[in-house]
Amino acid sequence: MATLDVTACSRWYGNVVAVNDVTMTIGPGITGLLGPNGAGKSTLIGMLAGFLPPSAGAVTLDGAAIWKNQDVYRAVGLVPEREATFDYLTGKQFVVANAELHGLPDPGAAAARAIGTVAMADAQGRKIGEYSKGMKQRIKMAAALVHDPAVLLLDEPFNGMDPRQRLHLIALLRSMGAAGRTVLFSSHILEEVEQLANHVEVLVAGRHAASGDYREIRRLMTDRPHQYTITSGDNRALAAALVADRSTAAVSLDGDSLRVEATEFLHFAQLLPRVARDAGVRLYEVTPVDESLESVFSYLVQN
Ligand SMILES: Nc1ncnc2c1ncn2[C@@H]1O[C@H](COP(=O)(O)OP(=O)(O)OP(=O)(O)O)[C@@H](O)[C@H]1O
Repeated sequence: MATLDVTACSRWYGNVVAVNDVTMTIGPGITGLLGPNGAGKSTLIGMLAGFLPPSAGAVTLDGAAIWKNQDVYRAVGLVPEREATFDYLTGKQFVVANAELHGLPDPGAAAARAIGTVAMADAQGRKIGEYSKGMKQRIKMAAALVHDPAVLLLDEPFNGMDPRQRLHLIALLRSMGAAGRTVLFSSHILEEVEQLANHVEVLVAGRHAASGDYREIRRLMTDRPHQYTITSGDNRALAAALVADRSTAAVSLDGDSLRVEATEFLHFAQLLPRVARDAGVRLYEVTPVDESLESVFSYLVQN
């Protein structure tokens, strides 16, 4: 069982603190590393892959420090975010080269197995420069899998993929997680993480903002105060009826609409139609305000 431990870990680049005192444990199965751009996801993955040393704290695999530890490198595969691959090589040459770098006894057989896993056998003889974005992603994945690592790290693997490629990658990662591998993938898109990860770690501005299964993270996000703009047949009557409830934190009349801040998302979602019906007020439009992922993240960090 491969378990990654990040303990009081920080990483800075000059004055920029990219990862700030983060502690988390990533075990077998699929973990999503969620955070907006610049949150420090790539930096954390770089440390987990042994490409970067932590500036402070520790990053270990099954208790062994990762930095400059060849035994650990043999157990870790990385699919980096950057596009750049060796465009002049064929897919097969690229994966075989990776197998050779790992010193595998039969690089050809290992490459064939990894290429088969990502369903690239038909295209393996073509140059990588001619591949689509999704194919490049798959051949990078084959290179990361060629030494059959217990840990697979993927930095924004869904970027630029079309829906079909996305489904293929989801199925592939699911099978790796089910086989007991420790799979960590980063994303700034909530829905990607929701579809795939059993466990979610949230990074915001270098800090560890939340951790848990997807439902817990979702609850944290939905329990925050929500603002709505409502238009109805009688905004004043609706405001008077809403303000009496504990979940209504603030109500204000704003031109032809009503602004409401509610503290409990689910309670308010049930309350609003009931209150409107009882008061004989017809609801025309209910629009959530400021539902952007950035605002959700900043709420998580403040708390
Ligand atoms: N080599 C570097 N030198 C200086 N600053 C860096 C370097 N790499 C990253 N940073 C900074 O560290 C912070 C975290 O960057 P990082 O790439 O780890 O975040 P990220 O969550 O992966 O974001 P993105 O999804 O945009 O890649 C950012 O402020 C970034 O500008």
